[in-house]
Amino acid sequence: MLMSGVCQHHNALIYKVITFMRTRIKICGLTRVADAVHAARCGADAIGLVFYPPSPRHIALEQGRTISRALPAFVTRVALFVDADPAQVETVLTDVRPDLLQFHGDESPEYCRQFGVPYIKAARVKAGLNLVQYAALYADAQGLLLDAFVPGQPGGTGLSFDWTLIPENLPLPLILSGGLDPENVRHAVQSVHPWAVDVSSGVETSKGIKDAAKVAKFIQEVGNADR
Ligand SMILES: O=C(O)c1ccccc1N[C@@H]1O[C@H](COP(=O)(O)O)[C@@H](O)[C@H]1O
Repeated sequence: MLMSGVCQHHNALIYKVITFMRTRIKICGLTRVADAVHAARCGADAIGLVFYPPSPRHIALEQGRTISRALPAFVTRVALFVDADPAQVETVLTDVRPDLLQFHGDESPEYCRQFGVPYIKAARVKAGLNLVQYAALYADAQGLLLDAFVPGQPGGTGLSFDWTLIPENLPLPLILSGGLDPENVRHAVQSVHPWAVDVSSGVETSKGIKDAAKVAKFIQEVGNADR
């Protein structure tokens, strides 16, 4: 049962209790090399690069390549898209060489699979959305990222959602996002027991500009929650 893929979210909680497993951390929406390197040095497991032109955190290909190359080994480079033209995804794959794709829009399972690259799928949580069924559709994803539902804004809103809507029997590793910050992330980890947390707005001074002290504190607080 522990290793089965049936109940990944619940299994994460059991592993945390018996093995002191730590919660993984993704810092998203990096636009500057120094911010990305700082996050990695503080202990971030993954760095998110936004390739969604309407976002204030959107970066050009060249900047994505520069940030990606500046990162040390064993930090996962994640490229984020929202309902992008597949040709744009292919261009980022060729030029930036991310390790993981994050699809944050209404992409179908077939769309997500077509690139043959590991991906995570975001779901924007609202009452009535069956998250177990949703996760089952994306069974080959590396994780299900849960974010707040804000009409007209696909993500990076700085708003959280009702965590009681998260079922225990999610069949994918749970990545919790939406309105997390250094002040609330400890409570979030201890309440939800996600595989990973993801933050953008909550560690910024302004959109796309990360606050070094907030990034450090956020990562420290996740560690405090795990202990
Ligand atoms: O960061 C963005 O600008 C963004 C734009 C479009 C879709 C997703 C985006 N970011 C993701 O949004 C969530 C929550 O962010 P926040 O911490 O509430 O600001 C997170 O998963 C980011 O990866």
